[in-house]
Amino acid sequence: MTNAKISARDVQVYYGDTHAIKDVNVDISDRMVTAFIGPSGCGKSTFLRTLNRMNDTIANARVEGQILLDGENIYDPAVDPVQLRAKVGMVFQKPNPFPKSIYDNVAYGPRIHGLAKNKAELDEIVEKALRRGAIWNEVKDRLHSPGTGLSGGQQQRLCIARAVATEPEVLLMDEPCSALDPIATAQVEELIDELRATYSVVIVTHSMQQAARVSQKTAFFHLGNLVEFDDTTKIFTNPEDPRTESYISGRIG
Ligand SMILES: Nc1ncnc2c1ncn2[C@@H]1O[C@H](COP(=O)(O)OP(=O)(O)OP(=O)(O)O)[C@@H](O)[C@H]1O
Repeated sequence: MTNAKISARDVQVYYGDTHAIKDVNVDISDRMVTAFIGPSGCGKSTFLRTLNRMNDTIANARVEGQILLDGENIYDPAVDPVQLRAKVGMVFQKPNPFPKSIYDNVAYGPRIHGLAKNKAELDEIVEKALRRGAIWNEVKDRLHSPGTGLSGGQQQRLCIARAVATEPEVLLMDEPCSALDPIATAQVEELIDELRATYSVVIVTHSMQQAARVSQKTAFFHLGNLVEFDDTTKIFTNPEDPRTESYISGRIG
């Protein structure tokens, strides 16, 4: 497939003796939202974490195969995982702002990666990221208040702003709305739709409605296998595999 931002080639993940991801091959497009769906424990989060080497931080996890980002294998020993994660950012299930000010949460990545020459440039980066996170108007008058003092939905948008502040190319989101109420969920979903103009976005979700609303491509996982990957409309209206059909019609999962 052309236009792949990320290509997974023969990817396996093991936790000790548990074979959690089995021989996954997939091409993830640029400037599109790709949803990972499937029953609990099927390996969605595990596979998502292979895309920016977050499994490196899990003691007994072992990844085999290749993940190519613009054609370069991110598991090459020459790749620095910290630099990689600036390019492939991540937003987690539970909003996790640092115990710092709103400003310092967003400035953290740009500071460690030396993206600003001076305070004025850093201010500009922080404002741009907060605008992209669709939270600027709510926080512009209290940038030096703690990030942890925001509401759950605001904290999650702050975390998205923090993730985009390093100008990533890919944004990974692991159930980003599961701790949010319906209004905050709608705001984050709207934001995801805007972000795809700039980034390749990959979202793990338990909600099929959410996958249908926000994604253009959907991957259905089952027992560690990538069963089916196709246009979201096709997956939800006319899937090829009976396991996908069972899941979307609520018979498994
Ligand atoms: N740190 C770990 N150590 C050992 N096994 C793990 C670890 N993390 C996940 N697993 C196992 O790997 C498999 C896939 O888990 P994973 O969390 O990726 O699934 P998931 O589809 O994201 O599930 P959920 O929807 O419930 O979050 C499961 O069998 C799980 O028990």
